[in-house]
Amino acid sequence: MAEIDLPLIDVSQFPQELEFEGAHFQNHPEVAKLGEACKEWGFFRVVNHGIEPDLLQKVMSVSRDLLSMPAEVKERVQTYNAVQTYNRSESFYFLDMPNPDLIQQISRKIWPEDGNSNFCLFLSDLQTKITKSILASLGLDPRTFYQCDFEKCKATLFINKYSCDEKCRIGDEALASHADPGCLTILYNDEMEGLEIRSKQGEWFNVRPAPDSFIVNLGDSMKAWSNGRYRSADHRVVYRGWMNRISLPFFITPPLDAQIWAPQELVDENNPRRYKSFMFSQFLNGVTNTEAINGELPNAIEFLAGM
Ligand SMILES: O=C(O)CCC(=O)C(=O)O
Ligand SMILES: [Fe+2]
Repeated sequence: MAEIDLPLIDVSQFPQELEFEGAHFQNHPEVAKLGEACKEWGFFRVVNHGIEPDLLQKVMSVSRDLLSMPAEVKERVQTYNAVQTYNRSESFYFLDMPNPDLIQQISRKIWPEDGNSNFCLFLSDLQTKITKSILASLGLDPRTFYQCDFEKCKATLFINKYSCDEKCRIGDEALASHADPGCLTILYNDEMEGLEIRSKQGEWFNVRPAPDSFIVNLGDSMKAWSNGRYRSADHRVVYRGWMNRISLPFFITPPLDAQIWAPQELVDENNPRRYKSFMFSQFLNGVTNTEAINGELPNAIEFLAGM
């Protein structure tokens, strides 16, 4: 299996004014690098993100604690009862995560002695920075377009645990190939290998783990919003000989009633409009109603465009 070091994006290099001023940052070296990564891979790794390694370790240990708690405690902290999709072993879902009251409420239920860690608030700020930089890389005014189409996005933190017993074989899929439906996913995981992503040419690459960094990938909504300029790459998790693997994706998704429609600025003679306008909930229904074919979910956006 070919290995890949994802393109590295140094968040501390993004121009600070980018968050506040108009659209003149497309040629800034780090912004341009980000645009290239979104176009080629739809995946990149962020470093110098400002979240302390100690906090990351704490979040990981707290997640392990949560996973080992009795079922009744787990039920109490669940904020959202999603259907178990794919074949991951166990997942927790915390919806509306940048909400400070909710963070406190959940953390008090699980760790009454030990305050909350602000992890989701940090992730939420990081998300804003990355999304605005993506908008800048498309040559758009980050402030205006963020306010218009991204500010109302929802965030959901998942805690995923993949387990493997003696029946597992190396190379088995622990999470089937899929593209994320939302805008952006910020993923933190332990150092177990297993995440694979599909290149433009259709070849699978094993993503080499790197401590203290986050993997970011664009979802189908961002692909559609960018009028197909940026990728939403298929990815999957395969067993690589571990007993357990823990990952924490922070999903940024449009509100269910959001209408996804690429801005006119991204449509021209060379880039004709590729997708019809659609409501995010309608798109999600398309995804969930779609039967897996040969163990793979069809690229949901292409499916929708054909409707
Ligand atoms: O566990 C991982 O590394 C990836 C998780 C993922 O792709 C997902 O939950 O959508
Ligand atoms: Fe995913």
